[in-house]
Amino acid sequence: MALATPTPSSADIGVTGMGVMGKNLARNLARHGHKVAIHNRTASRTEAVVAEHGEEGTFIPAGSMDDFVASLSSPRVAIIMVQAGAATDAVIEELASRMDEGDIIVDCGNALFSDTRRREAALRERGLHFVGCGVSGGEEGALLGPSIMPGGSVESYKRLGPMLESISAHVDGEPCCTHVGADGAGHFVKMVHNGIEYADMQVIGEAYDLLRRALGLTPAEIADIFAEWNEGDLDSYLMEVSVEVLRRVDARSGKPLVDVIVDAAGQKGTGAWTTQTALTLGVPVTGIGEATFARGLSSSPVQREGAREFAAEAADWDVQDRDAFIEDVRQALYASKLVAYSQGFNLIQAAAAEYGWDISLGDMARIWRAGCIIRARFLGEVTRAYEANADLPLLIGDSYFHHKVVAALPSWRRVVSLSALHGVPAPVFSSSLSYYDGVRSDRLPAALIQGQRDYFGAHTYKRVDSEGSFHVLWATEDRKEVEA
Ligand SMILES: NC(=O)C1=CN([C@@H]2O[C@H](COP(=O)(O)OP(=O)(O)OC[C@H]3O[C@@H](n4cnc5c(N)ncnc54)[C@H](OP(=O)(O)O)[C@@H]3O)[C@@H](O)[C@H]2O)C=CC1
Ligand SMILES: O=C(CO)[C@H](O)[C@H](O)COP(=O)(O)O
Repeated sequence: MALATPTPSSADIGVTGMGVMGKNLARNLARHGHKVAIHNRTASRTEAVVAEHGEEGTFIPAGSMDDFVASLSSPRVAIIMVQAGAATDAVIEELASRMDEGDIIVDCGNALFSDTRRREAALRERGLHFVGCGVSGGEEGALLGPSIMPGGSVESYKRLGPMLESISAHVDGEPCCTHVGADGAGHFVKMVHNGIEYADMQVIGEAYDLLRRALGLTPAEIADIFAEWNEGDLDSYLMEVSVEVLRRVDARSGKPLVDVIVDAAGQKGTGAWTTQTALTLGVPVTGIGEATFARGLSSSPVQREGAREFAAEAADWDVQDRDAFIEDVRQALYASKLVAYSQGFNLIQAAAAEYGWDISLGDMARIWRAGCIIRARFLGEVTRAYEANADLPLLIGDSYFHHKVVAALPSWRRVVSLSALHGVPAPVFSSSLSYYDGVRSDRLPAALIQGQRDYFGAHTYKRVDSEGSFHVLWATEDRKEVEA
């Protein structure tokens, strides 16, 4: 079927990129009464959307970019849902060259925020609005209500925001969508969301591994335990997903599915971006970093093969009180998860200061309560914490969460010690505990590091009892301290 030329200026909004996410975002918009122009590089995909879902609302299919742009009413709003990088740049140019001043291009893919900043500045010069917009919820969320994190100008949000809010998930009537901040703020927050997603998935994985290795439980038994945890503080979509995966039996082998899946975790890059950005901004996101490295380790077959003979070093487990151990693991999971969120919010705070974004952390927690992959019951309390104190220096310092962490500490320490003693890797459990111990320490060995830096590089140090910077003349005989 060849696509007919659509009526000019007939669509409220357009979506180009009819892949997994774009198709469902377009359907969601149509289901909410918006007239949606749709376009895809390969026209057969556009035709399929109309053929399979045409009755869901008003779709205005376009076979060419010329027709797509012409079908949008002014000021035009066009959503791009294609792969990050060169594909996004190419589609932006195709749109921009056909648009007029005041039109809005919205990139809903997982773009790197610095690319978004670059694109926004370039398009602003051309009189166009460019909105980097995070979307989370996967295929189902895109259709039924995702969490949406748009950046860009306040002016663009006035036109775009009501449409996005209408299709987002809602909690108690509130949309899981808000204007995050200028230029790349939306994509930055989505990147951190994904980083937290990595940490959240890894801590659930560490809990599973410990329960399996220490207690010899089957995946189905662990699924039952996780299902119970999912009734309380740990209630989350990722816990729900884990229960489903662990319960699944492989039809071909009759084994638990988790035992036939190759244990090499994939990644498309958002965890690495979060970690790299955090390193640049000097923010310790140890949970996200360790979760990203853990995926890397799992996907290093040569190194893993080379270390296979080390396996004999692992000690046997002899857990006396099964229920107490399970509760310890639950507490370690909860506390480590809190640390990862706390660190992620710190990264957003640091970026907001660096790039001049006015980001409300309470709003970010609020729009993550539903629709997105990291949706979780405890985000209600996180929202409350940041609404009570917008400048909270760390989430685990909020009195509600601090009490939770303090209550978890004995369990957390036991789990980290036992995992080390028995040779079970728990990188996020243990690094999160180290972060907690580091951040609460009166004195850190950083003082010695400053001394070392001053010794070999004359990098100077500050004193606890005087203003200014100091240096010891280490190479001289009397090693006098001088003010630098
Ligand atoms: N899948 C998910 O759960 C989520 C994905 N995202 C992000 O959404 C974006 C899209 O992902 P997804 O829908 O899964 O991807 P798909 O692989 O399903 O679809 C990719 C789309 O991009 C189009 N495309 C690729 N290269 C080009 C190009 N050079 N020019 C024009 N069009 C191009 C494809 O067109 P064609 O049919 O012609 O090949 C297709 O429509 C990505 O940035 C992804 O990171 C965000 C949140 C969740
Ligand atoms: O954005 C998402 C959810 O919020 C995607 O699911 C994300 O691409 C998954 O990342 P990865 O493939 O690196 O695990």
